[in-house]
Amino acid sequence: MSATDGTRKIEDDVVTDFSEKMSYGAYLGLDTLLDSQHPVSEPEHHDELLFIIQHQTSELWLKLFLHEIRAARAAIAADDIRVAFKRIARVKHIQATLTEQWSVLATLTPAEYAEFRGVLGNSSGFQSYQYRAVEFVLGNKNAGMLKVFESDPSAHRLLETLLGEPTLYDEFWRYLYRQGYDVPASALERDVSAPYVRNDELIPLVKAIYENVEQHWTAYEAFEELVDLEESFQLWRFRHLRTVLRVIGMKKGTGGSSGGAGFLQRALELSFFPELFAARTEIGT
Ligand code: HEM
Ligand SMILES: N[C@@H](CC(=O)c1ccccc1NC=O)C(=O)O
Repeated sequence: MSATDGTRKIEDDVVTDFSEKMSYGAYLGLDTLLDSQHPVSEPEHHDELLFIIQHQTSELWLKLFLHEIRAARAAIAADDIRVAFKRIARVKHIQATLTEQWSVLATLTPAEYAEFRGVLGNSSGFQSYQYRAVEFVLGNKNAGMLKVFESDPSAHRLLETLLGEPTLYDEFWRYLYRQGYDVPASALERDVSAPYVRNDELIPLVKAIYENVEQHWTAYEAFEELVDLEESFQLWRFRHLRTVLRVIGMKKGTGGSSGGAGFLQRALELSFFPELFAARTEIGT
């Protein structure tokens, strides 16, 4: 009962026999999950476990990110904007977690990483299909990325499907159109499998909404949710770039790209929702 002996009493009702009942570990599949870390360095490098777990936890969060962002897109398509807002709220917290998580990996010194980097061969985060899937749903479509997944049919199928589907942003413009907004046909009829390019015809509409929020609270809120999403995504990209620079400097990536020297730097120039930012230049003018 008391904590004076340094223990907490295990109450009589606490269930302890799991021979016939579903336990914590069984429900969560911990036997598989915790048996999925296989360092390849020999002798095993102390820090390879960190490297593996950092990526595995990122992939788990990416799985939820994709689940939620696809659900948000479906909600917008069904005119359920409030449900979409709720889904996006969760996504933003996932993004914050993913971004903060870089601090753990940043404790890896350049020399430690160099000691086992060789065993990674040509594997690279560039080959993360879940990351690519999230990018596709958010609008950074790039058919060329599918080539990397030719030897992984289910990943390839998923990306092919997402490539051909409207993005979150495409669905958003369609929603605004259904709500009676004057959305130009060019935004409603674009080839959804093509990379998104800024459509200047949208800017007057975005500007009008931002300048008259009192009449357009829902549209305004949706814009701001998207701006938050993009900003959070850029923070993740930025911290990836900074971690890469900190750990491997300007070395070429194991995936074959120029790495932090150019390839990852250029990712920061990509925008999912360019008109939402471009309109800001025009506001008040
Ligand atoms: C020491 C740690 C890391 C280093 C040195 C590193 C380095 C790199 C490099 C150089 C690239 C460019 C592709 C290439 O040529 O390989 C890349 C891409 C990528 N990495 Fe990492 N990375 C690290 C950790 C991570 C982690 C923890 C994740 C989490 C999933 C991750 C996800 C990605 C993704 C998704 C890409 C593709 C980015 C894009 O297409 O814009 N990386 N990484
Ligand atoms: N591209 C990294 C290697 C790397 O980080 C990596 C290797 C295997 C699995 C995931 C990785 N993470 C991100 O790219 C490098 O060039 O060192």
